[in-house]
Amino acid sequence: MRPPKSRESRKQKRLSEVQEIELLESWIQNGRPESGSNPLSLPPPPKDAPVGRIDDGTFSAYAGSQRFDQLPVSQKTKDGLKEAKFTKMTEIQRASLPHSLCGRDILGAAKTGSGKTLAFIIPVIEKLYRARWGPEDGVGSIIISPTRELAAQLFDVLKSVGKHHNVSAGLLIGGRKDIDTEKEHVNDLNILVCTPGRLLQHMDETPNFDCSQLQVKITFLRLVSIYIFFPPPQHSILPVTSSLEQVLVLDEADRILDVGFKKALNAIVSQLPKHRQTFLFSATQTKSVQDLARLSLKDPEYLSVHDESVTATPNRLHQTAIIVPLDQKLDMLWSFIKSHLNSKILVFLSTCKQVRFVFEAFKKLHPGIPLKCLHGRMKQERRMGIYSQFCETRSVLFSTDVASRGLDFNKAVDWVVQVDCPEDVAAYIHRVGRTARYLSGGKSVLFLMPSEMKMLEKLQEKKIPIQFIKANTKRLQPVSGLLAALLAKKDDKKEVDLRHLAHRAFITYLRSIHKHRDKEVFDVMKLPIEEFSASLGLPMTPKIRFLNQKSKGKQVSGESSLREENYSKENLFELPRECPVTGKLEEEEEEEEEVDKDFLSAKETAHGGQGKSTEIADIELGTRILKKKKLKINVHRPVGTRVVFDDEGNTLPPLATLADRISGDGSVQLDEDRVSKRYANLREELKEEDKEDKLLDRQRRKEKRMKEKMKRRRGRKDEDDIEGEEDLSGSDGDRTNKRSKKYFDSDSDDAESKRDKDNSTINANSISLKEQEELALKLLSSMHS
Ligand SMILES: Nc1ncnc2c1ncn2[C@@H]1O[C@H](COP(=O)(O)OP(=O)(O)OP(=O)(O)O)[C@@H](O)[C@H]1O
Repeated sequence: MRPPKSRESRKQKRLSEVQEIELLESWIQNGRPESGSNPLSLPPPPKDAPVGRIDDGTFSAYAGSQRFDQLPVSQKTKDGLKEAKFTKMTEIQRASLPHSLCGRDILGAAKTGSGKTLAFIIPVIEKLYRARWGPEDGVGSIIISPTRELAAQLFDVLKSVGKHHNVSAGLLIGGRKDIDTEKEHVNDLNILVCTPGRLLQHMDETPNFDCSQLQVKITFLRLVSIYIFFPPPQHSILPVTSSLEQVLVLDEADRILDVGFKKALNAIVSQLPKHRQTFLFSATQTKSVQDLARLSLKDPEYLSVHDESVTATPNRLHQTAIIVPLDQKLDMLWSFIKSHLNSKILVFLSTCKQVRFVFEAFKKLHPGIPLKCLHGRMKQERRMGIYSQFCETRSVLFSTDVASRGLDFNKAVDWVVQVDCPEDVAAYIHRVGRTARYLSGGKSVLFLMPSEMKMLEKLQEKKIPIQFIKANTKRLQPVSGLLAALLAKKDDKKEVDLRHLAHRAFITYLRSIHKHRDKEVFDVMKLPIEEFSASLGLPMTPKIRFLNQKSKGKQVSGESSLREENYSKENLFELPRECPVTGKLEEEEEEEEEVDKDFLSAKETAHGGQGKSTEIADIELGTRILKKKKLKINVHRPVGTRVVFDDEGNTLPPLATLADRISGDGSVQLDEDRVSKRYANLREELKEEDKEDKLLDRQRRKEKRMKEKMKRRRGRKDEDDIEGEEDLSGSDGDRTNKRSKKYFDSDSDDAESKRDKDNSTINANSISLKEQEELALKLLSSMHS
């Protein structure tokens, strides 16, 4: 615990802060860059030039400076930056900070991984500092992020750069249970870093939650808003300079201004003060006048630092695209993972269900590298846990677009693999932007289906240098057979129901394509549906019924694998509507599953998805194969073939169990010793089986003999009965008959032993009878004699 400071030292500290603030204000005013100028074009100050107030009473120029310590920012911020090892500014920081520090609206655009976060974090902290905002002043600034992970990341940057400042900050994101505690403390915080939903919840529910006192920063897919309000709180000890004004910063501005976030943003903005300074940042910046009007921007400085660059993506990013048919995507992904076991790989798929299925299925196949998954339907603690684990370790992370924007994974991501095509060029830029950040390099690969080739053109038009490569199909390791085997396994209640997941993955993927507006690229009618289903390991192709009004009247192309007429409701043999795993009705699940809570929902709506509208494809699990006319032999499905697996779950060639991998190219060659040993074993096994067969045969013959014997005996007895009915009725003959009946009724092993016993009894009885007869004859003869 720090010793309490004396009154004198506190006063001293306050005075020096006031002096610093005065100096900063004067410095900022003095060196304001020309409105409309780009500080990057200004010459940098000489290396050893004095910084701040110069002897002659003037100030050093900060526009054009290259280091943080040359900026008019507080010593506390400089210390924080230095300790976090930030010394030289990046281009977007050099371009925007001189303008933002002197109170102008900013529209900042710069490539992914170029340091936009600091470009708005620094002005947020500095505004609060210069306003002398303290813990007792309440909420002064709000930072909103489209995703919880991004919010957490921004919060970390804020904590590290602002660690010497006397402001309180809180992370308010959805999925946390402690909302009541948050409500109690939210008004004590100076900076809120939050997701939009949580912020709106507080605006609606928290008593006395007052944003009119905010200095707000909103981060929505890199949309950040900072408000600094005037006049400052009355209890500020020192006079506040008149240069203070409200600031709004939007990070990932293009996304936050997207239709999907419209309602949330409007609701938030309506509760914030109108007079403000506004910053918008994104790698794919909006220039829409309408958007800017919604935010009441005043002559913003448009700073697009990489406009002249020949590429829209980082220079150190090596980008490739590869044609992969839908039904081979998982084979390709599996092969990719197996051949990059020492890399950190981020894999993008379209829907939560796909992410879950691929993750759960691949996990069971043990590829030899840790696997993780991230999507909006996971519990918050797990999401954050996965995010931090992926930051730390070499692994493969399967994710939806929830991880596509803003995230800066601590240890560099080596590869970004886009298994499913991004929805547009901007989404592509943000996804690949998770690698090759700041000064590091990175690689990306995009799987494109033949029907999606138009996307390649679109990317190239937007200055994205993608190299088109051909897949080496010889090295492709098919996985669909393994998946089929996994799905065929009996359901263990404790285990994840893979078949259900595969089914949902199938449905949600097709629906995401169906709902897409860009039919040039995304056309569900061009997809090989049955092959896709088989590639997921599904034993049958789930039936699909489109309720789409538009597609009802539409002619389905002859090439298409979809035949809507085959999906009429009367023909369907419907499965129970309740999901066996979640217990939810299928409609409920379908409704929820594509809503990637704080992210994808926006995208869906943006593309015309209207929740439970009639445009949504209604897809149901079928119990028969769809296509009646042509049945194709699917080479990926192990029909009637015995599949051999090794310990890791890989399929092996038929003779692999008898052979060793000898050749360098990985081909399998026979090992004579192992083969002869194997045959010797087989011979032994056959001999054993032969012995057993013979034994069985002997037993059968014995049984048969016994049957005949009994039959004969019964015959004799019947004759005896007819001859001497009075003597023997109800005697041994009857008993023997009963016993023999019992004997022939039984066919079990137990019965067999019983049968032996009974036989011995029968024999014993028959002998004693004979003896008795002999005895009787003897007696009679002796009597006669
Ligand atoms: N001036 C700097 N000096 C050194 N490293 C920096 C500097 N600025 C930012 N970085 C580092 O660069 C990386 C990328 O920064 P940041 O996350 O701010 O990028 P971004 O432009 O916001 O990317 P995206 O568009 O993907 O969100 C981070 O690891 C950050 O710590």
